[in-house]
This record gives sequence, structure tokens and C-alpha cells, in this order.
Amino acid sequence: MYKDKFVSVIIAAAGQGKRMNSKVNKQYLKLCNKPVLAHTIDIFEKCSWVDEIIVVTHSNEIEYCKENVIKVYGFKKVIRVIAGGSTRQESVFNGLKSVDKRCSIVMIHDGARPFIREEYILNSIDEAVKYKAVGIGVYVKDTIKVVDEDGYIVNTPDRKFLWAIQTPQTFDYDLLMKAYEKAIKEGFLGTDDTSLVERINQKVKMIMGSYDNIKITTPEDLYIGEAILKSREN
Ligand SMILES: Nc1ccn([C@@H]2O[C@H](COP(=O)(O)OP(=O)(O)OP(=O)(O)O)[C@@H](O)[C@H]2O)c(=O)n1
Ligand SMILES: C[C@](O)(CO)[C@H](O)COP(=O)(O)O
Repeated sequence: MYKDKFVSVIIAAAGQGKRMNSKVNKQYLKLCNKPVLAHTIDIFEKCSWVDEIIVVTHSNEIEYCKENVIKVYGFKKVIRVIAGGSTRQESVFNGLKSVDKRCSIVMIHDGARPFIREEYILNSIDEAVKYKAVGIGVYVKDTIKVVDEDGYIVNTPDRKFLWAIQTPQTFDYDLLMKAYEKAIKEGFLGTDDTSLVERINQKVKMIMGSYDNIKITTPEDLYIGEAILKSREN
């Protein structure tokens, strides 16, 4: 098992949470009395392989985040809370530009994914040292259809090759920077980080995650989330 490289974690928490349809941004909604974002940061804060954490939040929420999350929960590894952009990609890029000079491995995680467990973080870092680019996910449970604009099925991809990708996604820092710079130059916009690395013809290793590493996206995820937390209490 590895540990001689500097590991930076970028937590992307600058979205607007439109699908949650709530007045309070979803990262600051409470699950078992603690903000979603605080649950997320807590897991990385406690992980001994993580050297620094950068939280990217909406420019209007920087002070709120510092006061109500970083200060209240005493997170020491959060060295910076910075403003995100209008897309997740832009937010992550802002984070990438502000890591410590020693950063060798960078891990990108959604602020809205508060149930990742430490064993998956350690495994991702280990594998990133070997493979330079690592995604985490699960096999899809449903049969997936490709449907055309008129609502007709085009085809049914073989499920054994289909994964639902999650975060954290973990990379050699220089490699991810190169992928981001190319995507920006060429106007490519991806919904995750591995898709940018795929474009520079770098193989990305997929590792198995867990079905409970859900992203808080729509209102029912809040009660599913509370159930996940309660199931871990003992
Ligand atoms: N401009 C953005 C958009 C998204 N994110 C972050 O990326 C993660 C995954 O995005 P998603 O769940 O799609 O969040 P939102 O964009 O906030 O959700 P919605 O699409 O419902 O508005 C979230 O932690 C979100 O805060 C971000 O940092 N900056
Ligand atoms: C990286 C990601 O979590 C992949 O599932 C992504 O951020 C999800 O955002 P989405 O646009 O809501 O799928």
C-alpha cells in the first residue's frame, strides 16, 4: 500500500441543485442534522492519506460555507474555499488551479456525494498511482435503452459493459491538467472528469464502488440518505 505522494482533494460543491427544488442549496440541506457538505468533507478530513482539501462553492456561498461548515465542524485540512463556475467542469478547473505545488495525485469528488467510504478513497489512490487515471462506479442494475428523438428504441447495449460512474475520480495531477486544458481549448464540456481524460487517449481504470455512494440530486434522495446514515450507526 502506497503513501509517499501528496494527495489533494477537490470537492465540487458549486452547483445550484435545481433538481432538488429547495430554497436552501442541496449541499447545505441537513441529513441527520448535519449539512450534506459537512458529511462529505468529514470522510476526506479523517482519511490519513489526504493532505489537503479544496472546497469549490458558489461565489455567493463562500462565507456561508466557511462559517457554517468549515468552522462549525473544525475541518483542518480544508485549506481553501473558492468560487466555482457555471458548469461543474469550470468549478473543478478552478480547484485544479489552486492546489498545493506538491500535489501529485488529485481526487475530484462531488460535494453532493456524502456516503463514500474510506476504503474506496484508499483504493482509488492506490490504483491512481499505478494507472494514473481511475474512475469508480457500479454495474447498472437496469437494462439500458438508447432512444431516438422521436421516442423509438435504437438499440439495447449489452449490460455487462455498462457502469454508472460516481466519484471520487482520481488522477495524476499533470495528466488531469493536460486533459482539462485540451477540453477547454477545444470547447468540450463533459459531465465528469474521466470523460476529459478519455479524450487524450489515456486509458482510465474503472474500479468497483458501492451502490450506496449516491449523489443527493432529487428530494427523495434525502430520505434515502438518512436511511443510509442510520444503517451505518452501529
Ligand atoms: N457549476 C457547478 C455545477 C455542479 N457542481 C457540483 O457538481 C456536483 C454534481 O452535480 P449535480 O448533482 O448535477 O449538481 P447540480 O448541478 O447542483 O444539480 P442540478 O443539475 O440539479 O442543478 C455537485 O456536488 C455540484 O455542486 C459544481 O461544483 N459546479
Ligand atoms: C461525476 C458525476 O458524479 C458522475 O455521476 C457527475 O458529477 C454527475 O453529475 P450529473 O450531471 O448530475 O450526472
